[in-house]
Amino acid sequence: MKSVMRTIRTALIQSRVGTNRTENLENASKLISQAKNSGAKLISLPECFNSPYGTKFFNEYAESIPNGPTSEMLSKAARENQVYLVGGTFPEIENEKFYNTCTVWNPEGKLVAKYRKMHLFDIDIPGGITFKESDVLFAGNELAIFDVEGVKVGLGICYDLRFEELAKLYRLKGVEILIYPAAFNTTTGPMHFELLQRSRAVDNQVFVFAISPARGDQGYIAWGHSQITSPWAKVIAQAKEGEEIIYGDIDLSECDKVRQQIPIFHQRRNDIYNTVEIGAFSSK
Ligand SMILES: NC(=O)CC(=O)C(=O)O
Repeated sequence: MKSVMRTIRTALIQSRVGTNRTENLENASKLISQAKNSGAKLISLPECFNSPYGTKFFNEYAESIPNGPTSEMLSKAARENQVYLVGGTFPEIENEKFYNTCTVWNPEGKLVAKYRKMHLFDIDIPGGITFKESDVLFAGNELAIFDVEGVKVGLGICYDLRFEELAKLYRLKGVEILIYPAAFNTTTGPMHFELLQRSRAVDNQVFVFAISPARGDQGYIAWGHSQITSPWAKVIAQAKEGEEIIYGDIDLSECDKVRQQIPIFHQRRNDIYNTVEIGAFSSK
């Protein structure tokens, strides 16, 4: 079968994040326009782009969705720039519970997907990093898929990148791009960030985008190194540590090619192992 070229210009915005929510939103809004002016149609922001990342901040910065300053900025920016906008993540409050949530907005400014971090970041590496999101946050239970001009895109957040079954579930639902807003840190980032993205890409024959905040110098230090990875597991673009926008002209026919040439999804032995049950699903 001949594959037809299907391209989308994408931008990953590795924005600087401070303690002032209004400044964070204004900065993100400016960078979204800049990405749009460089031709991007699908633009993504980082995890916790409107607040510092840390359990003590979730309560203070939490907003309801879609009625809050962050949702309003994202909706307006998507509409004014006529782009699909993956609004990184910000702390959400609903029924007195907090979530780490990603929202997606279409070129009309409409909310088309909402995803709550499913695997909470609870780790303890002595001499490295100890973090316990579950002290404050609740985990989401639903996948989220949205459509960009006929291409299915699935969402995860940061620690979710470590869970192959989640990525495989998306792949089995027809996803060709997986997007993870992801603030890795300076302990696990150098060991695992690139490796995990390339692993999810090659295992599932999908494009993988991961978007970090720029590296700060206080509190939780984000690793940076936002990255676009092809379904062949090639790194198409990678940021350094500071504020930066990286771009990729994504040719979706690469998914068709790798899936035809290395047909692992027809070769799986589900008579022997079946690690993924089709589970909860929501498009919004
Ligand atoms: N911050 C996260 O959710 C994940 C992370 O930093 C890691 O897995 O390491």
